Amino acid sequence: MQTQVKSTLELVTPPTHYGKLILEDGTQFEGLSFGYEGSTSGEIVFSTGMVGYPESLTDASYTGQILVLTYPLAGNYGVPASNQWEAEHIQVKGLIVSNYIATPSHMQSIMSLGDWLLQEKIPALEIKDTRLLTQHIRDHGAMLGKIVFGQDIPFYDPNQENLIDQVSTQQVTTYGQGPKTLALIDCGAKKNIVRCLLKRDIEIVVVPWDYQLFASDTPFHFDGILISNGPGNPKMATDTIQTIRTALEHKVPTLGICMGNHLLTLAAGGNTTKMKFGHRSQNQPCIMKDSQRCYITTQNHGFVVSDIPDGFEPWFINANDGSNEGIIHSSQPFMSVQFHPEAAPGPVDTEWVFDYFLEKI
Ligand SMILES: NC(=O)CC[C@H](N)C(=O)O
Repeated sequence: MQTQVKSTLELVTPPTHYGKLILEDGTQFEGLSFGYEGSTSGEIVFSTGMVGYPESLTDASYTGQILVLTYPLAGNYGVPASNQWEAEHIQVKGLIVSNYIATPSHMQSIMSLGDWLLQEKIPALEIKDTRLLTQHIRDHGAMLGKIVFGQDIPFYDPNQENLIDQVSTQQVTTYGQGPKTLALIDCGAKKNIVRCLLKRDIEIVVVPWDYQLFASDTPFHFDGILISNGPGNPKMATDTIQTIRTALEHKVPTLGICMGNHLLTLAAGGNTTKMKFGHRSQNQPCIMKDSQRCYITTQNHGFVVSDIPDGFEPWFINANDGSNEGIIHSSQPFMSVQFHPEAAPGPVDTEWVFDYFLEKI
């Protein structure tokens, strides 16, 4: 245990509060709390990214999940102001790290990671052996987990619920201006999607996941559709799938990002399945079809396209495991990517996907 030296040279031992991380298969880890001391449960997932905990914690695609960071230091650069977050609040249900750094140093930091977690009532444990935990999830596959302080609580499986309905906006909001209008279906959209679009001379109308874009009284015209990222099982978003089906019939240019990749696939007659343990990091290599180009991408997904719909072909393939990383129609302007062209966190190498799509509108 660390001790702090007061100016009087009196040695003070900080208070210690331990919690337990308990996995569905009975595996347990004990850890020192550095967030809110309340029990929580969800699906346990790991990210091998080296940076970007403020962006990841506020990514709505993590809704219902307890996030394990494999990079061994967390908290050392603090927390920036909310205009750099991907949602208004932390979205993960809990956080597990190896070493929590309570003394942040960064010019943009406004508070420590621990204070932020406390403020937002998110439990967090420092378990030290995140390597063993991650190897366990990789070997045994995705599983449920819970962080417990004192009294035990039941496991909770977020993939049985329509999480998109919980995180999508409830209203229609317009951003930016330009000669064309893009309807952005918000399934839990990271804020950096709108920030990227605002740089590109286009009007953006953000709508809820179940908005009837093709109703006879839709009060605005749109030239293209972007389907955002989002949490949980894509098959729960039946209303969005129906809207995309209509968009394809009307030949409206459509781009999907992550969850949007799954929903475009399902709307077009393909299929998605759950991966053994998903891709979450900022260094996933994706090879573009008909090229030797390999892009280093940001990812956060547990489901994957397992059947490419008719008329589409694979656009990108993951160079690590050969899984699909996007689809593109062979003659129509319909396309989607499994990775995040908006990055946040991570490399901006694939931001060109927005330009490529907007040229088709
Ligand atoms: N980032 C996302 O859009 C994630 C999509 C989906 N919830 C998955 O885990 O695969």
